[in-house]
Amino acid sequence: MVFSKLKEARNSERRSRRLDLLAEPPEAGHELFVGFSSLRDTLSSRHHSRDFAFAHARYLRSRVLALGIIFAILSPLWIVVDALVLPTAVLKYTLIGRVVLMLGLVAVLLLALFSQERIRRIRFCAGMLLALPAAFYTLVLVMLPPGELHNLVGYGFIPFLLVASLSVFPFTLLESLFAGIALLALQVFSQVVDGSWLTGHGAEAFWLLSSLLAVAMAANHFQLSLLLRLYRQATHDPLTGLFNRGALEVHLAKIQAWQRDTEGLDSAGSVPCSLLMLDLDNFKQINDTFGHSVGDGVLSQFADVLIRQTRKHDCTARYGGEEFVVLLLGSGQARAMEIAERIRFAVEAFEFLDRNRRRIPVTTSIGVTQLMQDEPAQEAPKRADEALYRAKHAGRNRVMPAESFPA
Ligand SMILES: Nc1nc2c(ncn2[C@@H]2O[C@H](COP(=O)(O)OP(=O)(O)OP(=O)(O)O)[C@@H](O)[C@H]2O)c(=O)[nH]1
Repeated sequence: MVFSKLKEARNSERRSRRLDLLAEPPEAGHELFVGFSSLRDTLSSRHHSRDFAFAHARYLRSRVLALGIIFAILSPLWIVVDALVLPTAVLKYTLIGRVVLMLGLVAVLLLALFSQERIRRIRFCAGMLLALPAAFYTLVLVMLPPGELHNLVGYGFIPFLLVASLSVFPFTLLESLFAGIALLALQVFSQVVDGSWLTGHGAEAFWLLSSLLAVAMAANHFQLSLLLRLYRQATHDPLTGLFNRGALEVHLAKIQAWQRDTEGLDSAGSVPCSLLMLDLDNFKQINDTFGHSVGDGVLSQFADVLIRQTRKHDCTARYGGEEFVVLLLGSGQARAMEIAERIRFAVEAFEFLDRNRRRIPVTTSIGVTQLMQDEPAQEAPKRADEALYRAKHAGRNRVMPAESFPA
């Protein structure tokens, strides 16, 4: 009797522990694994999307400007410290170096200021921000008479300061490693010059710098993976993995700006772009008949069909509810009508299945329009929506061109 009660109590404890586990969000308790699983994305920028590269550039640029301003203010202030500490013969060398450094920092700041979202240029600016103080340090080491090096109070910290600065930037691991190795080489050079290379003191400093580099790279990894995760949450629909409406509108405005910029560059004029607005037919009925979760499954399978039917550089987004948008870059209205018809047919032919492998009949209506580069970004979706409305009224499962698009 007592034993059976004990057994029952133990079973109920086990049951409640299992329920607790179920209630835990899937990623909790596996943070370390989640952190390492994103290593591929933080190692290099090879797998980053073009849109993320723009966001990354904006973020990196803000860091370059902030750190550049700090360096540009601190560097002339150090002249005062030099004047108090260094003998006149040494001061002459450091002053020349500082003037060159200041000019370089101002040039980098101006370049970053006018580079906006150009990731390569911003990367170059970030690299120069680290290279300039390193070059200044090298210059002083080379120019100074050997007997005067002990006067350079605090200068030996420059490689350490620069390695620590790596953690401020959302660099990829390879970028940080490359910069870190260059700074370790600078440390070796300074040790050779001051005679501490291959001494206990030199090894200690080298070890410390390497440890600092490892910590900076860990900071880079977590900073960049957080940035990637936030970017994804802000721009993608969690159910289908497609772009969300906000990201689509940004993309649309960018395409129009690009069309304006490229107009007249060659005899063909600007590259055309068309917009398809797609809506699942009688989707409420699917939800009512099969349940909301099956409806969710249909939406994500529909998104897969769209991805398969479009090219890599086309932009596919979930506009809201059961409405989707596809931007077809390089396609005018006539070509877009053909592609829309192909998509409509592919959806009709696709086997959407519920959990019991019963077939769910799914069709889509599509409104088609071509973008005009001088109109506000919301106009094309509005035109395509009107065409979609007419497609619904004409009986659904059909493609309709926008009426107001000028030929
Ligand atoms: N499962 C699921 N349903 C959604 C989601 N978003 C919107 N819906 C449903 O989509 C349905 C849209 O219904 P309606 O606007 O009446 O359109 P419809 O039934 O597709 O009819 P037509 O558009 O006229 O062909 C509603 O029942 C919404 O609840 C979602 O994320 N998941």
